[in-house]
Parts: sequence; C-alpha cells; structure tokens
Amino acid sequence: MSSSAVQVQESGAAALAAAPLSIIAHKFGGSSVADAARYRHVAGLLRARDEAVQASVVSAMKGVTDALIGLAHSAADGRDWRTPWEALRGRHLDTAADLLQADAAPVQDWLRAQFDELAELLHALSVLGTPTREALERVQGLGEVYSARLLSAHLAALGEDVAMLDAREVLVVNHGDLGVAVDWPASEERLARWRERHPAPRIIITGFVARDGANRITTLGRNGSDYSGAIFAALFQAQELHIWTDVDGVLSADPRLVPDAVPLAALSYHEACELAYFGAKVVHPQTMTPAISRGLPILIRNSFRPEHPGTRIAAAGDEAGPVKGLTLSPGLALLNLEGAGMIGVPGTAERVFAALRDARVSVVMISQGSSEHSICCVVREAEAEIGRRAVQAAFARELANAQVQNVQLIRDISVLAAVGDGMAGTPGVAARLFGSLARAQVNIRAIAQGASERNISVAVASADADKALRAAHAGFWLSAQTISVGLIGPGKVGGALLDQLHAAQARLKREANLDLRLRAVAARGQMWLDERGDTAGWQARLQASAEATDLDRFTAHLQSAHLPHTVIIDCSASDRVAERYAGWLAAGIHVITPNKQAGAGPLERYRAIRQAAAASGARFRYEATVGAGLPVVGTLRDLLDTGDELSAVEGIFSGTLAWLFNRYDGSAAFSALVREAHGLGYTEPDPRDDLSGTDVARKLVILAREAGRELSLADVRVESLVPESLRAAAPEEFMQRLGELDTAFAARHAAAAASGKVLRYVAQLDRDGRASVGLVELGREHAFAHLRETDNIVQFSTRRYCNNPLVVQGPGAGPEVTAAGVFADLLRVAATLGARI
Ligand SMILES: NC(=O)C1=CN([C@@H]2O[C@H](COP(=O)(O)OP(=O)(O)OC[C@H]3O[C@@H](n4cnc5c(N)ncnc54)[C@H](O)[C@@H]3O)[C@@H](O)[C@H]2O)C=CC1
Ligand SMILES: N[C@@H](CC=O)C(=O)O
Repeated sequence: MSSSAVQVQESGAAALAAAPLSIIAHKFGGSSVADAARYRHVAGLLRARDEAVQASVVSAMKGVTDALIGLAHSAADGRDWRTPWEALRGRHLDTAADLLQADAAPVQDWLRAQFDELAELLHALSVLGTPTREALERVQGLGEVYSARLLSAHLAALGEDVAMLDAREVLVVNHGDLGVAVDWPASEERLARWRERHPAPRIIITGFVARDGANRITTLGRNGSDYSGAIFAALFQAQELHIWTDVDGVLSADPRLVPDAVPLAALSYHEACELAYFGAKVVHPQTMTPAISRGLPILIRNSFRPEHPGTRIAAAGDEAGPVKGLTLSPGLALLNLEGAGMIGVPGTAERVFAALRDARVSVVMISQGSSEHSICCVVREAEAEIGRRAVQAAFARELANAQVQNVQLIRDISVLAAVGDGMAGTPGVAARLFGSLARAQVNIRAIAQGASERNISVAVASADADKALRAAHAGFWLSAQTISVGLIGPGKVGGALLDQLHAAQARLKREANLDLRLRAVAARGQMWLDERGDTAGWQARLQASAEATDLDRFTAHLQSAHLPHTVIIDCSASDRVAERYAGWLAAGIHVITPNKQAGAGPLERYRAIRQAAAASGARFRYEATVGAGLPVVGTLRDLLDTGDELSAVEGIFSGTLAWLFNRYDGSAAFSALVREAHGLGYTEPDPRDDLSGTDVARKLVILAREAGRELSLADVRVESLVPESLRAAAPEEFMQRLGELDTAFAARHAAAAASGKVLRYVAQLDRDGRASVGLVELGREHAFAHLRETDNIVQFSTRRYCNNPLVVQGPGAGPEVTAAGVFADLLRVAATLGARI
C-alpha cells in the first residue's frame, strides 16, 4: 500500500476526498530485470502497490548496455559483430517467449524489427570504420527501449492499464561542462502532450535515453538510469522516488570489506552525496539534483525484500550517530609540494591547481598546514604521473633555485571518509576516528575536513585501507569492535579460558559491542587456524588439525585478515614462547599471559618487552601471573600510579604450597597430596616449579619489577623443597619418585607441630630490597596460619599503608580462577580498543 493510502486509513473516511493523488516514481536497475523471472517479480511488486499514478523507469537487462557498446566498437573496428548481435537478439527473443508465453508474438516481431535496424546501423559503422559519438549514443541506449517494451507488454498481458514511454520522445537534455542538464520547460511540455495521448495509470519508461537540443538521440551518461528516475519523478511531480536494487538500502560501509555493515534508515541529501562521492554504491550525486531542488524523498529499496523499508534520503536525515557511514576510495596517490619559498606567498595553491586543471587531472582531496611550507593533494593513481609532471613544470623555476624542494609522489594511497551531518558541532568525532586508526596501527598520511564538518577524509596507505575502514567502522560503534584472538597452550588454564570465551562470546557482542574471534589455537604439537573465529568445538577442531605448530604462520594468520586488532594469549609455561613477546608487541599485537617466564625472565628481555609495548602502544597484560584471578598486579599498579611507594611485600604466593600445607597433617603421605594438587590443576605443569620455590620467587620478581626494582631470579634467596636427588630427573620420573619426599616432610611437620607451630611457604621483599622465599614455622595465631584451600595472601606495605599493610587475599590457583584473570585482562585491553565494557 502506498504512503498516501496509509494516510487515508489513518485519518478516516472524512479525509478521503482531501487525500492528495498518490504519484510514485520507481526505478529498476539491470539486476532487477536480468531475465524473465525478474521481470515477473518486478511486475508483481508494482501490481501490489495501489498508487494512482505509477511511473516506473527501467534499465536494460543486466549486461546489455556493455554488450551494445561492444557491438558498436566491434563493427567500427572491423571485427565480427554478427555473432554477439545474434546472441543479444536471441537473449531478448527468448526472454520475450518465456515472459509473455502466448502473447509473445507481437513483441518478438517488434524485437526482430528493432534488431534488424540495429544490424543496419552496425553495418554502416563497419563501413565507416569509426564509432561516431552520435552512433554510439544511439546504440548504447537501445537496451532500455527493449527492456521497457518487455515489462510493459507483460503488465498489459496481465490485464493492467499500462503505457510505455520512450524517453527519446519526451526528455530533452543539453550536455555541458558539468554534465547533462535537463531542458525542463521543453520536457514538461512534451510530457503533457504525451499524457494527453496516454492517460494510463501505469507508465513504463526507458531509462538512460533522451534527445538533445538538436533533436539527436542521446544518453545521460553512466548511472543514467538513476538520473532518469529522478528526472521523471520530477516531471510526473511524484511524491517519492523508489530506487529498487538488490540490497536493503544504503549500508554504513561496503559490506564486502565490512561484513557487519548496517543498513541506514535515513540520510540527508548532503550525507548521501558525500557517501556517493567517496565510493559508496548509493546513488550518483547527479541523480539527486532534481530530487534535491524539489525536496523529493528518494527511497533505496531491495527488490528481493520489498517488505524492508530501505533507506530514505530526504532534506533532513535522522539523529542516529554523528557518523552515518564510511567509504573507502582506493587507487589514489598523494602529490606533495614542499618548500620554504612557498611560505606567505600568495597564489601558490592557485598555481598548483591550475597546473592540474590544465593537465586534466582531477583533485580528490586537498590538505595544507598553516605553516604553508607544503601543500598536498590526492589524485587518481592513473593520473598521478601526469599531475606530478604538470606541477613540476609549473614550478620549474622555483625548483631550479631551490625555493621549492620537491614535488613528491606517494603511490598506493586510499582515502577513508567518515560522513554524517551530526559531526557538525560535535566535539570528539575526529579524535575518535584518529584514535581508532592509531589503535589499529594505521598511519595517517594526510587529513582534510571542510568547514561544513560533514566529512573527515584521511589518506592512508592502501595496504592499511581495509583494516582502517573496519577499525573506524567499529570505532563509531557502527559495528562491533572485532579482535582477532590467538591462544597458545590450550592446557588446563587455556582450555578453561576457551570455554569461558565460548560462553561469553554472544553476550559480549550484544552488550559490549565486542566481537572476539578465536582465529588460531596452538598446542605444543599441532595448531589450528580458522577464519570464522568461533570457539565452538575448539578441542575437536584442534585434534583434527594436521598442521604442525609454527608460531610464524600462527602470527601471520592472526594478522592477515585485516582485522584491526590482534591479541595473542599465551597460556603455556614456555620460555621460548615468551621470547616472542617483544616482537609481537613491536608489531602492534597485544599480549596477555599467565605465563611468568617473561615477567621474571632475563632483565634485558623484560626491558625489551616493555619498550616494545611503549613504542607501539600495544598492551602487555599479565595480572594472572601473581595470585591467579586475584587483583594483585592491578592493586600494586593503582598504588604506584596514584603516587604511593612500595616499601615491602610479604605473603603466601603459591596456591599449591598453600593448599599442601593447609592440608598436610601427617596422617597421609605428602606425595599423595602433591599428586592430588597436580590433578586439580593447582601446580605448574612441572610441580617441581612449585616445590622448588621457583614459582614463588618468579612472582616476587614480577611484583618487585612492577614497583620499578630491577630484581632478577638470581637475587632471590630460595629454599627448595625438592631434594637434590630429584632435581635433574625427567618430569615423569619425578612424579613416579614423589614418595621420596615423604619422610623429610613428615619430620618437618612433626617438629613444627611439637612446638605448636604450622609450616607455611612465605615470600618476602623487605624494606632493604632483600628478597627471599622459603618454608617457615609460624605460630597458630599468625594471619598466614588461617588461610583456606589455595588461598594466597599478599601484604603490601607502602608509604600510605605503613602501619597496617594493604592485603589482597583469596584463591590463588586453579584453571577456572586463573582463566578468569586472563579473560579480565582481555576485556581490559578490549575496552582500550573501544569496546563498551
Ligand atoms: N594452573 C594455575 O592455577 C595457574 C597457572 N598459571 C600459569 O598458566 C600457564 C598454564 O598453566 P596450566 O594450564 O596449568 O598448564 P598446562 O600444562 O595444563 O598447560 C600448558 C599448555 O601449554 C602447552 N605448551 C607448552 N609449550 C608450548 C609451546 N611451545 N607451544 C604451544 N603450546 C605449548 C602445553 O602442551 C599445554 O597444553 C602456566 O604458565 C602457569 O604458570 C598461572 C596462574 C595459575
Ligand atoms: N602453580 C601455581 C599456579 C599459579 O601461579 C600456584 O600454585 O600458585
């Protein structure tokens, strides 16, 4: 039902007499009339609408215009035109037969006559040897004539009162420097006369074609059918123009580059023009001029989903977001003129652009800083060399006497444009665009924004263009912030993390605008690389993978999809993996880990990691390295960041050792408890890392370094609980010979119990910087004696917390809690990248 019909229903019978006549114009492109089935579909769509006057402009069948242009060139070049002519004729005759069935004969006869005329023209061209402009104009618009005849004949066969309007009889245009201009008075007069003879309510009109002032057949140029749609909408004084295509309206970005691009409900004419100019396949700006001058709304609709409202383009858009859409124009180059001699000299810009104009080089974007030391513009790559030579010639004298240093040409440039009326007067839009690009490691080569503030354009290297578009699209919350995630070490912690990710993925996308894509998992032996990013069934998919782990390929895959952000989560305990952190961070990849090898490893490497992160802006997060899911590193960071100073740290830093000494009462073997802790996932992959005190010492080093102290493992006095005889054994052998620990532990426990004490493994960094970890006997009243299960306790003594330390306490080991700590780090990183967390 038409919009005016809806109005009639809403305002009741009394308004019926006053309801305006509903006149709606439609335009169908080539894909909407590709074959008989599509013509039937279009006819059904038109018949379902009850408009009083329905003026429908049609394009040629898909591919026909190009085929006709090809025929003209083949004929003029002396090549075979008969074979493709026959194919084109056959296609139209077959479509007529299929579409019109028993009613096909008259239309087929008409088509045969049309194609005979065309053959005569082509023959003449083959004799002349050049496709004159007039002949080309005549030939290339024939597809619309055939198409309009097919559709109108089909509607007539269905019993509709329909007339076909050949625009060559009505529309008069003139070609000028700024394109095709309509002779409105002449066209209006011709249409009025035509309507007297053809008062039918449905009119099928040929797009693209017209007559010029000298009464010659002509066309409206590329995108001419859309322009015809707007012209005839104006000539028929339609209330709306519906342009039917194969998408749900104008999208916020090219869906081939941004699969999450969203259809836009409304655009202003200005927004549509800006988006169209910068490459969005919307409507050509020229198309809109008749609509803009008459305030005529244009609706972009999907002929495959007519129930979808599409995008409404009118004088005013809607209030949604400051940025409506983003476009990307590839195939450009930057032309940069630089020199001290230009400063304060009037007319330099005029000379640059005059030179480009004379060389017929079109300028896409202009930028000049207020220093006037350089002026740059973006031109099409194909015209770039001509442009450079033209500017060089124009400034030959200044180049010779070094007043101008250089005319630089930078190739492989794309322009990303953010468009929206709401940008005007809204602070922070540019900051958000630039911030999104910076976080995605995209360098901006040049920037332009006009005083209308409706468009911010940035020139970037084409290699970064897709990534830049996606980052900016997500940055303006037009789509979810997408992060390419890779996980190394899907063991107990890594496995628990993947399960947690799986459970949260949909919620995070919905509520936090965050799309976490698990695109790679690497175990020790094999890895699995994926495009979809779905966590479901990760275990089976990893097991089924025949690909041997190769961290170079793993990294390249994570970065290859032009997703703006990459995070690697290392859940191994591997030193060799930690070796790679600095390289990853330098490449802008964020690193999150519960692995203590980097934080407590060689100082040089630690410094390199921190420097790489500082230089690239990529995040390095390792909260779970100390206290698993407890906020230990973060608490210390907050103290330091707010100006506090660390004096000392003391505590129980091992969940495994806490659990062992909380449980051990001499009644069962100590080795049995160690096996149980291993099974519960509390221990390190090799439990000797816990029993030797190394794990605790590593945590102490991590905290000391966080506080700015250059501590190394070698500086920590460590009491190992692993007897000398078991230190060199292979891990499996160690587990088999665990019973050898039992006697010594039974004796130590008995001695402590005899003096009313308990055993606890305590870490200490004292006020003088001395670091030690070891087993101590504590009175039963001591705070460390009352911990439960795997509880860690960390006491920070600081300048502010000097008499009574700040205490963090709670479970400090186990896959679930540790994975949650890693996950929280991931979300913190995502928040800095623009997720709404
Ligand atoms: N389990 C816990 O409660 C806590 C563990 N952590 C840390 O979490 C990390 C993982 O611990 P778990 O999951 O318990 O150990 P795990 O032994 O269950 O898992 C480690 C995984 O890493 C894999 N791996 C080892 N080297 C690798 C390499 N070069 N490339 C790819 N994969 C490799 C192993 O095959 C295994 O799947 C360790 O660094 C540990 O110190 C930190 C806090 C608490
Ligand atoms: N094995 C470690 C795990 C956490 O770092 C511990 O027991 O604390």
